[in-house]
Order: sequence, then structure tokens, then C-alpha cells
Amino acid sequence: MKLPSEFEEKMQRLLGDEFPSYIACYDEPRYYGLRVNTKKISVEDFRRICPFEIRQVPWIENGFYYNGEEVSPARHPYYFAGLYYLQEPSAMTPASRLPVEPGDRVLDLCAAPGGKATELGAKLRGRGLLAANDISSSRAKGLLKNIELFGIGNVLVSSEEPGRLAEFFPEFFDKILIDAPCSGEGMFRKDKKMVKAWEEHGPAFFSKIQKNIILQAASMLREGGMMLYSTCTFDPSENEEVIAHLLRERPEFHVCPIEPYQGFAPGRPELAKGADPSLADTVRIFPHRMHGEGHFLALLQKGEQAPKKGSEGKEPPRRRSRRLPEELEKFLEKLKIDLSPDRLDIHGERVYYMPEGLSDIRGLRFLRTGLLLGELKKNRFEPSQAMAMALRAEEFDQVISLPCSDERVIRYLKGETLDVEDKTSTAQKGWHLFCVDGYPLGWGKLSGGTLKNKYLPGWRWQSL
Ligand SMILES: C[S@@+](CC[C@H](N)C(=O)[O-])C[C@H]1O[C@@H](n2cnc3c(N)ncnc32)[C@H](O)[C@@H]1O
Repeated sequence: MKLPSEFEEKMQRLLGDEFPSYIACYDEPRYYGLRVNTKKISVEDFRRICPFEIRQVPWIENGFYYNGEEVSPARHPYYFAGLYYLQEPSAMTPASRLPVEPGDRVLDLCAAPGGKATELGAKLRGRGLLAANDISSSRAKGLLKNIELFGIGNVLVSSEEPGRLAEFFPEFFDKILIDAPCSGEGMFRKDKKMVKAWEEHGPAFFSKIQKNIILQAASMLREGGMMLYSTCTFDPSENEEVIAHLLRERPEFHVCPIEPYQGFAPGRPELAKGADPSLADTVRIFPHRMHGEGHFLALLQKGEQAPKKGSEGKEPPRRRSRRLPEELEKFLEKLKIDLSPDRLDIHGERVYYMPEGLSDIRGLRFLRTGLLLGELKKNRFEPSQAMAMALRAEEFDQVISLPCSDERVIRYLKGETLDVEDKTSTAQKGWHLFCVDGYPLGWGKLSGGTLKNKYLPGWRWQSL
């Protein structure tokens, strides 16, 4: 692979004796990985049902390698059921090393297409708030889809410039992830187009942006909160230097050690202005030291551990306590989950289930708040694709589940009407949650043994 000579020279200076083994990696195949969605399935159960060979990523509990030259996990019904996300193994590290707990208010500031946000959301277990933001509104649409596919409903998905977001959320979040836009040097092997992009916009261009983003993020973190900064590049000006900039500008922050793995290399304090020794607690991932493409991570804390504020002082806006439309009430009776009525919000035809503790966001550019439950149409309620993905099969009273070997599963994903007489009684009718091996894929409406397909058209299985 042809690399820019300026890049090679820099890596030689950075790695010294290790440079030959680093550069030799470019003649080896890239790593393919998938990360299990633990909100929907345990790692143990996934191992049991996974239809292709996988190997544990040793530093990620729910991360696995697969052979991307032989299998296409994105073309399997389990992918459509949101059971996993395809992700290069070193990119799994940032979300795994930010200690998110159920109930936290979490911000993923540069989130699209959702590789880290989906893991942060899974860790929340449906409690607290995941705010996933990306400056690009087109990329934010893909982000929303992945969050919905993962079944995560306690969300705010927005598309704002970080400074503007900071006006809405001063000292609000318990945990923040900044997976910063970067020159992408760690992605050269995975995607050759990155080399050309690097030649156009290199480390100096991104370093300026990153220094701005990290300060904006800092102002949104509560006292005692934790923030993880990551890039997929090697240049110190985008890594140690950005952290040094934060420590100079916001002295209340300190660097925290990251849960170790034998392949991690320490950060390099001597490569940043001021050579703060705590930068040695940041982590570098190099492909010649472990089986991942390349990353940098820094875990930071603002001040000392302070008691969590929770929703205190940030009252969510009061929602109108109006009677729910009858058709919605009727549908909600079919759900075997506890929904808190004061979190139901109706905007025009659309019904949402709002996350805990979201403050007033009027004026913010957002794509979604909460879980879209469905739409009120004339005298009916139509449940949404997002709700199907957020449910477990046992949480709805009418379910049709087929094994993944049944050809009707793919036909369902293609949008076809199905004959399911063998799976239902003629007396059964109305909304059914259609599942593969017990994992929801979407809705269908049953009548006389025929299932009318309600799978979201934009998500359909595309024929190659
Ligand atoms: C490395 S990517 C994020 C990848 C994502 N975290 C994931 O794991 O799927 C960086 C993202 O930052 C966004 N971005 C670019 N400039 C930005 C800025 N000035 N402020 C915030 N986000 C920005 C880009 O649109 C891009 O989606």
C-alpha cells in the first residue's frame, strides 16, 4: 500500500524501533469486528446462536472478530433484529472504557453513524438519557436509524454545532464521549480513500477543531463527571496535544487511568507542550501491538467525584396531562411493560415516550426526542418500527416468531405479505410483533392467516 512519505517519516519518528513491524502490518488483511447489543441479547446467548464463526476481541467483553472475506453479517436477519453492530475492533474501545451506568445522562458529541452511541445506549439499560449529536444533519439521520435498530428509546438525537449544544446543557451530563473528527491515520488500511482525505486535510486542520470541541464538551460536564476523548489517528497534535490543551485551559480536569489491556501502549507526554506526565495514562492502540487498526483514548474527570445531581434543579417540562386517545389506550393495553403516563407526549399525530430528566430544548435542532411509539391515524393507532425494535417478544401480547432458516423471514424483510396460517389460529387478528428466533423485526397486521407487512419500507432488505 502506498502511504504518503510525510506520514511514514512521522510514524518512524513516533515509533522508532517498532516502525518496521508497524509498517509490515499494511501487507496484512484488515480486521473485521462485530459488537453484540447487550440490550437485546446476552453475549452467551449470542455465541450460542451466531450462525458464523466468531472469535473474542480480548479487550472487549461483547466484541468479536469475524472473517469479513467469507461472511457478510450485515446480510443476516439478526443484523436486522439489531443484535449486533459491525465495528472495527479498536473502535469498540472508547465506549467500553467510559464507565456509563444505568440512569446516567450521557452525551455522545460526535456520534454519527452511532458506533459508540449504540454501545453507550445499551449500557444505559433504558434508564437515564443518551444525547447523541452530530454536526452533520445527513449523518445524524443514519445515527437515528442505528439507535432505533438497537432498540434504544431514552434518547435525544440532535444535529448541532457543539458550542450551540453547550448553550442548552451547561454542566448537565454525567458522562461525555468525544469521538472527534480526525485525520483518520488509523483507518488507512481499512479505507484507502482516507489517505487522499489526509492529504487534503491533515492533523493541523483537525487539531484546531478538536481543541475547540473538547472545551465545549468540558462545559457540558457536571462536576465529578467523566469524559472520554478518542480519535482514530496517530498524530500527537490531535491526541496528547488536545488533552494538554484541555488541562491548561480547564485545570479542574485530570487524566484518569484506563482499564488496561496488555496490547495498549501508553500516551506520550513528551510529544505535547508542557509534557504533563499524566498524559502517560492515555492509551494508544497500534496495529502491530494488538489486533485493531489504531486509536487514541484519554479518560478525564472534572474535579473530584461529586454526588450526582440527578434531575434536581433541572425539572423536565411539565407535559399536558390530557386523557389519552382511546385507540392509543387500547394499543398500550397490549404492551406488557410499565409506561409512566406523564412521559407520554403527543405531537400532532405522533406519540412519543420521553426520556427521564430532559430539560427544555426548544430552539435546538433535533431529529428525535424519546421513543417514537407510533402515529394516531383517524380512529387507529399505528405502532412504529422504533417501538418494535425497542420491545422484547415477551412484552407484546401477539407475536409470530419464525426460525431464521424459514424463508418467510427474508420475505418479511423484503416487505412481502406472508401466509402464516401454520403459526396462528384463524381467530387471531390485528397487530402482531414479527420475530426471528424470538427477536423482533417489525410489525405485521394479521387477518385470516395472512400477515400484511408493516416493515418500515426504508429499512427493507435490498436485493443485490
Ligand atoms: C469519527 S466520526 C464519529 C464516529 C462515531 N462516533 C461512530 O463511532 O460511529 C466524527 C464525527 O464528527 C462530526 N464532526 C465533524 N466536525 C465536527 C464539529 N466541528 N463538531 C462536532 N462534530 C463534528 C462528523 O460529522 C463525524 O460524524
